[in-house]
Amino acid sequence: MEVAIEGSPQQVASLAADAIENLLTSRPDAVLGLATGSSPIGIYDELSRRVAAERVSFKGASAFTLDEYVGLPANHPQRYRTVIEQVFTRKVDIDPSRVHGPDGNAADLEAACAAYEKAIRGIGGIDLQILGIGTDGHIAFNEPSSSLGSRTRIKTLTQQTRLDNSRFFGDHLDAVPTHCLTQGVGTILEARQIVVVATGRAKAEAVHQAVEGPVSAMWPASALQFHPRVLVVLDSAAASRLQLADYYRDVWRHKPTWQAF
Ligand SMILES: N[C@@H]1[C@@H](O)[C@H](O)[C@@H](COP(=O)(O)O)O[C@@H]1O
Repeated sequence: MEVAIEGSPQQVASLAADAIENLLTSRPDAVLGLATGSSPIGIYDELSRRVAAERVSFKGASAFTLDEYVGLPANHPQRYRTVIEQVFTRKVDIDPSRVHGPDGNAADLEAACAAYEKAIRGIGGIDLQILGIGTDGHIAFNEPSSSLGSRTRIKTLTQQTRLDNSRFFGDHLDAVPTHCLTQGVGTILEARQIVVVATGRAKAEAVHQAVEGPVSAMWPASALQFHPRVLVVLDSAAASRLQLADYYRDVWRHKPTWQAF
């Protein structure tokens, strides 16, 4: 795991955007894994600026989102399908027909999960997955106690996650769905490259557990320790609980150019 500690959320976004730009430069038809939540917004804004400046293009790229609420009507603004369109895909030059997400309104939700796994496998897997992290260490919607080998499936959201996300539903907890479809931890670990972004003190404990804690289903993000190519990009607040923060800063400062992520 590589840990980059930046001075500001803008720098976090810019460094994470660099990883995506580098990938698209070498592989214009890359398959991206997109995350919702507030953490990646800065990356998406930065990437849309780079598209406008013709520095990067998503014309040949495809994308898969991580998760979706169950049962939100098609026109609901918090449906992740809609959110990702608003915050990212409509701002860049990606072909909308190449942006995929699990169908939280399917009549047969289990079949929708299986179809999603098949679609990811069919395209040859995800080249680069962008991830945020929940305050309880969840990735996508893999809540604490999720199987570390799990695949795309139906999950029940914890009270903590519903509380955290109620800010997107006018602070009405009751409006936050109770269930979701989410890529599993095992699905996420198959991405060839993973970029995790976290900012703010509220994420500091989850980041510490993910990077330095024992691997445990109680902190699903800790399973990322098994992945050979993870970059964790943090601001100083999110890094404030890391025991080896000085070491990570040192490693990053003296990173040989051949060792580019
Ligand atoms: N399902 C999403 C996750 O993909 C996201 O990473 C996380 C953190 O969200 P935020 O970035 O808004 O803190 O929680 C949400 O519930």
